[in-house]
Amino acid sequence: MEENLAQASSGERFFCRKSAEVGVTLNKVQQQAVLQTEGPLLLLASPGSGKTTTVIMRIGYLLEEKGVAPSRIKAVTFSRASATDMKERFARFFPGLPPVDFSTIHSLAFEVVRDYMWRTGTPYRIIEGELRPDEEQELAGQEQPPLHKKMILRHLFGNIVGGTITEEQMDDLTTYISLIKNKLIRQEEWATVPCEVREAHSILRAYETFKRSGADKLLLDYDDMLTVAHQALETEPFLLAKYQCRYDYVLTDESQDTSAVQHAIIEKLVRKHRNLCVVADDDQSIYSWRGADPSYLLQFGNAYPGAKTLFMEQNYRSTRHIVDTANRFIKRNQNRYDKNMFTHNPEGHEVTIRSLSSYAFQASYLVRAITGEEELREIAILYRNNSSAIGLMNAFDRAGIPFYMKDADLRFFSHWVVEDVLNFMRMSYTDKRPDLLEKIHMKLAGYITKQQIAALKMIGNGESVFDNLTAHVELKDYQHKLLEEAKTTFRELNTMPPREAIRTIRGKLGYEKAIDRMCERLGFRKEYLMGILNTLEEIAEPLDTLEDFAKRLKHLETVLRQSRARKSHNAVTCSTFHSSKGLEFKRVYMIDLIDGIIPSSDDKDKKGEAGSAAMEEAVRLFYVGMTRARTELELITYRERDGAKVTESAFVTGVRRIVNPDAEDEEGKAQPGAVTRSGASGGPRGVKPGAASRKRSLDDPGASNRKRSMAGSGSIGSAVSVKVVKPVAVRSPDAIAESAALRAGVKVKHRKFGQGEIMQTDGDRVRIRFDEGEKTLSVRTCLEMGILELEKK
Ligand SMILES: Nc1ncnc2c1ncn2[C@@H]1O[C@H](COP(=O)(O)OP(=O)(O)OP(=O)(O)O)[C@@H](O)[C@H]1O
Repeated sequence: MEENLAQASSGERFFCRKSAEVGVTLNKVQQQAVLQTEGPLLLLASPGSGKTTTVIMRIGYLLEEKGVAPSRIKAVTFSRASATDMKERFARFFPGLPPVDFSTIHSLAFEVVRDYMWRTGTPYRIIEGELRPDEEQELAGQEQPPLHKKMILRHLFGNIVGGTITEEQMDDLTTYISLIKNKLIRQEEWATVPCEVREAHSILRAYETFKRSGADKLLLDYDDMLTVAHQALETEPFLLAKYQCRYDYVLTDESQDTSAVQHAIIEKLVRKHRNLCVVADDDQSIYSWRGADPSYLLQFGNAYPGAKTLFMEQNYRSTRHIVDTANRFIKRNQNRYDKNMFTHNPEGHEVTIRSLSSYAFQASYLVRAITGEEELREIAILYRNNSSAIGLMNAFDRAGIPFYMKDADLRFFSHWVVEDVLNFMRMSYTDKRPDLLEKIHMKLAGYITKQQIAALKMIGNGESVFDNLTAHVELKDYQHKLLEEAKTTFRELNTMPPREAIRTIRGKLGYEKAIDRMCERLGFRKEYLMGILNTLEEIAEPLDTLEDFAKRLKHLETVLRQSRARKSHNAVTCSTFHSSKGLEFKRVYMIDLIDGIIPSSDDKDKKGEAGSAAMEEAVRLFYVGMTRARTELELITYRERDGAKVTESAFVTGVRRIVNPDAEDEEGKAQPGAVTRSGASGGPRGVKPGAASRKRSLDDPGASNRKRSMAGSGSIGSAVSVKVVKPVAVRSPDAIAESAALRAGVKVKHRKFGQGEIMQTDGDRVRIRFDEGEKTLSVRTCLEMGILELEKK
């Protein structure tokens, strides 16, 4: 009792002092979390609920009020970046105090491993680290695999499956291995864990053997750090005692993404004193595909009987509309702690749902929505897959909008599909190079075998490869006609605009059929490969020549590389949902919200328990995206992509139903270009908006998402009211709407490029001379977006 009182008063003093010093007054639950220093504590923190603030205050309290030495406290962070972030924040809050030990679980595990290896006299070597693509290429040619994880796996794949492992297969394989290690799955069960790579379990078995016996030292990868540390703490009582005695207070952050082996290490570490604070949000667990185990949190009391659980539900980040909508959205999941995120922040803008008629308008819509904004660092565009980034950056680069690509994936530009397309194009300049044909011979209509290529290479008369094949190499009957046609098509290809050229490669030259065959034979994901081809077409669309296309690809690669360095610049952030965790922006656009992307086709293909777990994780991922926005959140979907109909994401439909539960049936049909906005508590209760005013057809995807008049407002249920608005189109009444008006000699005004004169129109392309030079634009886009006006005389 006395101790409690003393603690309360020391707590009060501490909170008052810190409130004056750093200007943050902790709320009641946050204060409890700070004061509850002894015994196990599960701190369930909603997004933006100030968990980092609380964690830092808790550590400060232990040091300043309880007199704990900094070296007795261990804070385990999710990544090195969050360790740095915490250190910095801690230094700001407690400038006079020495730092405590903030580091990742891997770094803790590595310490244990080092210790263990030293004690047992085992020489070892770490086999991870970034390899440049050229380094990888170079090393790949060697007979013995260099002692690097990827190179060893590449080598084993070649031996066991045959052929060369692709980048995606390497990703799949390393994820599979991580999952197995992190979940501590026994070898007998490896074959039951699904992996897209054939014989993954056999490769893993060979990999484990190689690491133990393939070199003069024991080889360890990052996953091994965890399993070996876990094993060492299990079998070496001396080591266990040493680490158990090292810390009196342990704290783990982002614990929803902690895996079974990581939990097991922490359990061992705190077994004696049980002073463990686990900070987590089960609703933000998005890494179960690589071994994170959110179910552990749901059974926290089993691992730590008597543990206390606190819910930090007050969101300080976002406006009420966003918080209420996200809070209701996440409740569609079953396996979770039932939390109720709330905020005292102002109501703010409603959540916007924008349904475009086609994917083709998405990037240009974003460009228009962002052009003219000054605080670009306050804007984020979030997507499920990295593949969304390339088309986007193409559009931003053209529009001159600076962007920062978080975790930019440069591999697009060296992907074999991109290389193939460029090789097809190179063949159109000369058909006299057998070495070029050799690169694509099996991907061409007329399928030229390896033997035929070998025979061709023997000829060396410098003539057309097609002529030489027909005249000097033994061919199947059907090949003669196909190769003759290919020869003509390659010649025509050279003068085609690049988009048409890509379509010809895909169709007439047989590349898509070849991809089909490879997908069947090698288990590649067709959707993904077609996506690359579609992106290439998108890049090629406004370009005139194949040379322009090759240059543009090089340029974009450079731009992407440079964009990684723009982190602290005033630039729009483009990020996957995964990488956006922990970040916040004033305005957030979530894009490509269609069925098959989020939830992904993979999520949907899973059946039974695995299926519902995948679906719940997809919901959490969407929730992570939504909760990054401080004041403006816009969800973007569309109804057509690359000529095929697509369906909006069920999650968008879910949000729409939250926004407007009244109009479910109508909403299910998703009106073209419709804009729906959600509201939050605070509107007049019990007033239902008229169905007619709830949504509006908006086939002008450029309509401003912020300048809108309210057409109806009301409140449904107890938590969320609805405001649905009429969009005010910003399309100019003078905008050219008919293609007939686009004739050579006509003077026009472009929104961005200013005055210009039409030089030529050709199908969908219109070439215009502006002050800053000639541009070739898409007629369709100009008309649909209302970008061009007739210049007034
Ligand atoms: N009690 C409080 N009063 C006022 N502002 C607060 C309080 N607690 C936290 N904040 C503010 O809320 C914002 C979010 O806090 P913080 O970054 O600590 O959240 P978080 O929970 O770590 O976020 P997330 O996990 O979603 O990334 C910060 O600007 C912080 O200063």
